Amino acid sequence: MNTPTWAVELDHVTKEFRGSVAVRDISLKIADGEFFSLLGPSGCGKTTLLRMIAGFENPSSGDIYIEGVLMGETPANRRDVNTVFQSYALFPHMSVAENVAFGLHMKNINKADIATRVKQALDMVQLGAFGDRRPKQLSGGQQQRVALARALINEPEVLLLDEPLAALDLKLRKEMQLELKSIQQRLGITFIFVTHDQEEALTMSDRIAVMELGKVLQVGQPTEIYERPKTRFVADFIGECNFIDGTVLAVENGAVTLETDGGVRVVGTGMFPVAAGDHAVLAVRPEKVRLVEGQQPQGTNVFAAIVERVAYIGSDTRIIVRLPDGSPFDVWEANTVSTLDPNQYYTAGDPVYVTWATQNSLILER
Ligand SMILES: Nc1ncnc2c1ncn2[C@@H]1O[C@H](COP(=O)(O)OP(=O)(O)OP(=O)(O)O)[C@@H](O)[C@H]1O
Repeated sequence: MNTPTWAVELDHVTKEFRGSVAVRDISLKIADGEFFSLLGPSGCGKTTLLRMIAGFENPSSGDIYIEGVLMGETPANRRDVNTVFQSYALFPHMSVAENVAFGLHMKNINKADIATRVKQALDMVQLGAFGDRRPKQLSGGQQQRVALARALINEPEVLLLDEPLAALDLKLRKEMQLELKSIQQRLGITFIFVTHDQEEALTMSDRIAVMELGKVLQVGQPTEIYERPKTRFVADFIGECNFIDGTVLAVENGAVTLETDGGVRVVGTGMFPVAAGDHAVLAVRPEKVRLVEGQQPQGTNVFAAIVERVAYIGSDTRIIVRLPDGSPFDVWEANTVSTLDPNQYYTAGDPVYVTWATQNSLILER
């Protein structure tokens, strides 16, 4: 039987810098052709992990395999990976084509082959007509594409990208997200992409590893990470979330009833194993909550509340209400009907009911 080969495999990898642990016992398997993101707040160890895969740092303990081969202390230039950084690091005195060709000149490849490959790489990033320009004659997005072409021309098995879009403005970043994804799909190269932008990770990735304090908290497809976060940190870091703390009263057919300190009862889906008496938290996303005016709706998870603030943001309206215990609660309503009538929206002081379906809320470890 063949053992499957992973593009990159991390086996209990730890990195310490003078006594402080930057990466803590991480094991991960990244498949060939996968778009895999490392997502987490600043300082959680994403870049350190990427630098160890690239060979710029060695693990303090644990092993890294690339295409099934143990890397040990193999230097960066002997690994079948290339890295694209946030700062494009282009040579300003060279033309775009010379920048892209640079790595091939170092490998003593003949001039005709280099010219062909440079053209292919620039066409791939839609800069075929820009080969003679200097980097400073290009926009930020175009410069980042040159950096990408320069990495892709080496035809690496694995491309490591460290916040490559962070310096671009929002609109350009969104365009580049789609473009990067389509290049990755076309070439079938494994991408390992570092970002602290959760929307970026959700948009582009096949799978995401969410990190905190040097550890991987959860690995999964974007839908799993968003819809079935395993911890409060993951739920909070990915998107917006309302949390209600309480003590477990009952667990029945996967539905968990929590009681808050104020005696209010809420019911959620129990992904996380809990028993009566445990402390836990109910998590519900703002877009999964409904506001009802007038008569009190029937059923579980219904609370009287007062509208505090209303923000119209075009695609939806974001409403903050106060629950009877004084805690704020976020509700997002999609603006599915086109209207200029301000009366369609809530105003501060309106009495409302907040409600959500049990299956749309999760019980998590507190
Ligand atoms: N060369 C180094 N020497 C000492 N400490 C380091 C070194 N490199 C990183 N660290 C520390 O390791 C931890 C993880 O840093 P790392 O750069 O990997 O985080 P990150 O998640 O990539 O953050 P950011 O998003 O801000 O780049 C941080 O506490 C950082 O200060």
